[in-house]
Amino acid sequence: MTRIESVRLRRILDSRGNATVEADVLTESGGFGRAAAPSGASTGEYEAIELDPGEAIASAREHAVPRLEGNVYVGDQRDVDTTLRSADGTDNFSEIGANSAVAISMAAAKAAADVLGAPLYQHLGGAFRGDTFPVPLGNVIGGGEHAADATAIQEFLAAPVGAPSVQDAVFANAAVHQEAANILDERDVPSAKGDEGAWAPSIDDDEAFEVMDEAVSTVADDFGFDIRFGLDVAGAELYEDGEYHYRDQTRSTDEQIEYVADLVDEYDLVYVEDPLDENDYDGFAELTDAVGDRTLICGDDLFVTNVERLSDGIEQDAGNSILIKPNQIGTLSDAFDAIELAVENGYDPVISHRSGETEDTTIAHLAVATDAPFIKTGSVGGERTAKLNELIRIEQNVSRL
Ligand SMILES: O=C(O)[C@@H](CO)OP(=O)(O)O
Ligand SMILES: [Mg+2]
Repeated sequence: MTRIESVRLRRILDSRGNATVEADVLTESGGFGRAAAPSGASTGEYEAIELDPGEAIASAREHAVPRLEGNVYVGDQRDVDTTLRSADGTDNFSEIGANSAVAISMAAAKAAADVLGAPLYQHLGGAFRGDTFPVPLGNVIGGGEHAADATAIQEFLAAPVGAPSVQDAVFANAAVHQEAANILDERDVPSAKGDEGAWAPSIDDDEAFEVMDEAVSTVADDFGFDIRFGLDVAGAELYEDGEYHYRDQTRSTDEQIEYVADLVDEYDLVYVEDPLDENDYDGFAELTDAVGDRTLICGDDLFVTNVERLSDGIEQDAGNSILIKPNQIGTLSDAFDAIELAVENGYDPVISHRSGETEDTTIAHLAVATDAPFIKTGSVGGERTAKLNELIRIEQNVSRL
């Protein structure tokens, strides 16, 4: 094994035009890994702390980098991540920033893969991974915190569950995205794009359901395999003073549960993320009991990739799926722990991008390494296609990472 020789940190641009942290890790044997932190807009209350990138870099240089350089073996991911945690000294990375931590953690993993001469997914998941692929959930129409004056529900996601290959699935999602534009055009609804490249038309959620339903079935007919759809309601963003606020109406918690359960059946939804507020374990449990046998009820802001919050959820049968965002918790080791706990307890892990992204492709490798059934990483746009195209390369065994 080879030790980390140097860690370099810098500010780079993310897809929203904000600064984010990029890390380079070099090993004593000449291995190299580079990774960048993504950034959320609809962030959960319990996420690890993202600092201003300049501050995060300065603090990581002072506290973490000296402990890593010359000391830690790059292939020992647990040691890399434990060192980051002890350098930080808090339980939420508020000292060095989860943005510095996750960039270093992922860059170290890539440097270790480089030393091995193996693709990242193989270093992370072992020699027997790489034959099964996640179904990509592609954001087609959206609003919420990701676009002004658009749908209340944050994301309407195409799910090509019947695709014979990841390549077919990726192209199907892009086709649904295009078909949705055609349908909006026929309806004379102008539309720009939101933060993740989804259409952000000024329509209500009912109309978005109609557009999605039509787009998905048209493309399913064209492609000849089953395509369904799902949602990220981002319930915490709608919830205020005990009610869920939509464009022209509000819903109580009971009404929200009934509303979502009805949508699952009406549209045969394959996936519903954050249907309720991030503190409402009871509501999640009630909805999971009602429809969890036929759809995924996924906790994003509810679980924040955190094993303790997931354990609470498991105890209460809240949800049957967890969204995995490495920057929500700060290290790859923590994300792996959350995935393992989820799988042991029958929860499906869904690996996810953030609304603010870079061209970093780590999550594509993480999904293959952990045999995750789904990955959520958009459907079009350079920072989204970076991950989707990497999945296609991994499928063809030509990933260079
Ligand atoms: O809510 C989400 O799931 C994400 C990604 O789609 O959005 P953000 O990164 O803004 O939290
Ligand atoms: Mg979400």
